[in-house]
Amino acid sequence: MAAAAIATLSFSSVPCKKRPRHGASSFDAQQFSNSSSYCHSLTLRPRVPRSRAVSRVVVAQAGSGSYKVAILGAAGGIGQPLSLLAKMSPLVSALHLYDIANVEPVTADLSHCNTPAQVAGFTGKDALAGCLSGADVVVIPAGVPRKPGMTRDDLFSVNAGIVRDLVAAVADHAPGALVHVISNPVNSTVPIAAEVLKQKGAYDPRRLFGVTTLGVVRANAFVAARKGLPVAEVDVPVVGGHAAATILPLLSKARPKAAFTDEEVEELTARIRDAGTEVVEAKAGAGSATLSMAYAAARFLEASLRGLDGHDDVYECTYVQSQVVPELPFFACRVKLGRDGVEEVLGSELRGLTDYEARELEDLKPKLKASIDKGIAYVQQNQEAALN
Ligand SMILES: NC(=O)c1ccc[n+]([C@@H]2O[C@H](COP(=O)([O-])OP(=O)(O)OC[C@H]3O[C@@H](n4cnc5c(N)ncnc54)[C@H](O)[C@@H]3O)[C@@H](O)[C@H]2O)c1
Ligand SMILES: O=C(O)C[C@H](O)C(=O)O
Repeated sequence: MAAAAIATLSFSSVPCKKRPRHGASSFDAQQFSNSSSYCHSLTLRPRVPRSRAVSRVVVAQAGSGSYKVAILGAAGGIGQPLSLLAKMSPLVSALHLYDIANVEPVTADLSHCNTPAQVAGFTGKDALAGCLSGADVVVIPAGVPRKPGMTRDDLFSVNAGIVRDLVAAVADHAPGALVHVISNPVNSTVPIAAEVLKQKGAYDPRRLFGVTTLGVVRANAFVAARKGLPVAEVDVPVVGGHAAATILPLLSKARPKAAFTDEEVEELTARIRDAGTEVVEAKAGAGSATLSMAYAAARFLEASLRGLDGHDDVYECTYVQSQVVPELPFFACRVKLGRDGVEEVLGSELRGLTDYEARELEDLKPKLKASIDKGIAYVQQNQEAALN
């Protein structure tokens, strides 16, 4: 295998020798597991084992590590910091930034960072083909964010059409790409994306993801703080969907194993579910989570790229087509990521739930189902309207 310069971003501060079994899959610099130092959050320099610090060259564990990533909505609140984090990834060789406005200055600015990814900017519908052509992963944070008092579903009327049109372009110009949908309401925009891809004959359920990583990131942070645990060692699966009560952290499955009182479970669950609203209210009309979301999206991007690159240890919670809950065609749970996207949907964490978790799971089913159906109906009805 050819030697490759590897600058590894760390999105956790897992002590390299002590990663959780199914832990944060991507940014914990595991090829440097002989390092005794802690992997600090999001290092800005190449992470190298001390013994190799002079040459800064290590042998890659898998693959060639060279992928093209397109970000649609790249000039927005999430898009900009996400683009920066993607520019820092050693697995990204080309970074295509698309937005309907303001993409030029972002591209000029980012292209001055001395990391390998080549940055190019694209704006206007006619530029989408060039932006998407050959993309391995397309990340979509395009769309409007919430203001105080709104639910995520209130964004449907604007964002449904944005996601539909962008995914149609992905089907035309990057049909084999992994598609990461960030735009809310994720519970509905992912089914919208699936329907559009189906209509275009480009649907592969292994390649379509709703990005729910922010729920996991928050759950890990809040549980670590509450229990006094090293944050990078904490791994809480968050299942269901990405809105209010459809967000279900499985605290009984958290690692390391921790004891929670009933009150703690209820408080933590409520905090994790309401965390998006907490940020929306703090921003007081100026949008929703952007920095933590960019961090979460970059973690999920890096996980996907490591999967594409042939690493065999990549697990993340994400909202995908699945049968783990038979009445819900889309459900967020832990999946194994590989060379073709989802390699396996792991439903095992839904077994042996506490009474509280089992009740909450039952409670979320009709809510999530309604959001899924709304997304599917949107595409089907618009298709019928277009034919009539
Ligand atoms: N999945 C999650 O966990 C999560 C977390 C936070 C925010 N979000 C969602 O992400 C979306 C974006 O949030 P934000 O804070 O970045 O908003 P923002 O308004 O700051 O940025 C959105 C960007 O999308 C662009 N855009 C709009 N229509 C477009 C189109 N047709 N093609 C390309 N670009 C287009 C805008 O020009 C803007 O630059 C919102 O829907 C928000 O609710 C999701
Ligand atoms: O809360 C929002 O509207 C944005 C996002 O879904 C979040 O969880 O922060």
